[in-house]
Amino acid sequence: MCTSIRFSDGSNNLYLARNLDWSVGYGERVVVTPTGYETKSPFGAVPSIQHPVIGMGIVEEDTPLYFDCGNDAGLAVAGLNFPGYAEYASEPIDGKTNVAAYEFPLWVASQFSSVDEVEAALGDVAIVDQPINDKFPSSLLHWIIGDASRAIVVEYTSEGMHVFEDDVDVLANQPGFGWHHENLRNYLNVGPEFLEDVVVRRAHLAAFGSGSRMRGIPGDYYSPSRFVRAAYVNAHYPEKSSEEENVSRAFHTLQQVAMVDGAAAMGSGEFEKTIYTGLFSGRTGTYYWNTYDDPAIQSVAMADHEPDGSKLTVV
Ligand SMILES: C[C@H](CCC(=O)NCCS(=O)(=O)O)[C@H]1CC[C@H]2[C@@H]3[C@H](O)C[C@@H]4C[C@H](O)CC[C@]4(C)[C@H]3C[C@H](O)[C@]12C
Repeated sequence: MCTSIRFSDGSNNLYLARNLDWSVGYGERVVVTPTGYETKSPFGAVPSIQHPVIGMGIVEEDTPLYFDCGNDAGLAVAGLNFPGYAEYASEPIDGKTNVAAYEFPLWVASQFSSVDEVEAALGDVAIVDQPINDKFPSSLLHWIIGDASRAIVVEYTSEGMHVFEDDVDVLANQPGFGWHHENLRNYLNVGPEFLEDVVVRRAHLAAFGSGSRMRGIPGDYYSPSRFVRAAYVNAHYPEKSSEEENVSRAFHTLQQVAMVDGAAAMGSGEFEKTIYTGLFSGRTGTYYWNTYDDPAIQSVAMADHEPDGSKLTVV
């Protein structure tokens, strides 16, 4: 499973972070796509790179396949599994901007500078089931797209394109965003306050300590539970000003929904774990990440890898 969050530092800078939960990695690395890179977009949705992009992904057929990424304008996107709901157009649709499912994150981050711009463009978009090659069939995903001021969620189903205002700045997996948002109404009782003593007949009962009003927040790894837990922590985290504090915020928040080996099996019988946690900082154009086996946070700044060059950089 995966979970993603968005927040800002209060000075108009975006932070968008995600956990990638799966049983194995795909050999993913940090990839920089510079403005001079010649694109190979199957239906021409990405004719050229307007904004340099940095994020986590793989390169196949000299094409960056991003799992999550951001750009120099402070716009970022992450793809999370959505099987059972996602259904792409089987062929390109006449008159639409046809975006192959695998290039959706690149389309967002290389063509636009704000969520408002992406949202306006989405009205004419068809997401097409056009795999990059036979080795990698299209993944069934939905996406969170964020900038310094807001986030949206994009779901493409048998009924076509749905764009949701993500006013809680969180995404997890199935079911759809609308369901998760409604489900938050089950948790209006929870909060960070310290509970006053309660009198029960002649007994004065005091809380054991802090956290008593958090009881009821689900602690398991199920997608609806991760959504609620991430929404709670992201909503109550105090606004922070420095880059270091915000990097710490992202990793601490996503640690709350990280998956540990052996605890939750997928349909295949393999256990899911948090393969990596990744963060895009719009403030510095830096991608931060750590992995299941190496919790030390590493980082790569887009500016250090020729954002106006012509070749993909794989770090
Ligand atoms: C498996 C990843 C999603 C993790 C997740 O959400 N798991 C949920 C588990 S569950 O169902 O809810 O149980 C997704 C996210 C991004 C995906 C990758 C990106 O879309 C980029 C390419 C796209 C190609 O079409 C397929 C390979 C691929 C390299 C994808 C492999 C895989 O589907 C990834 C890595």
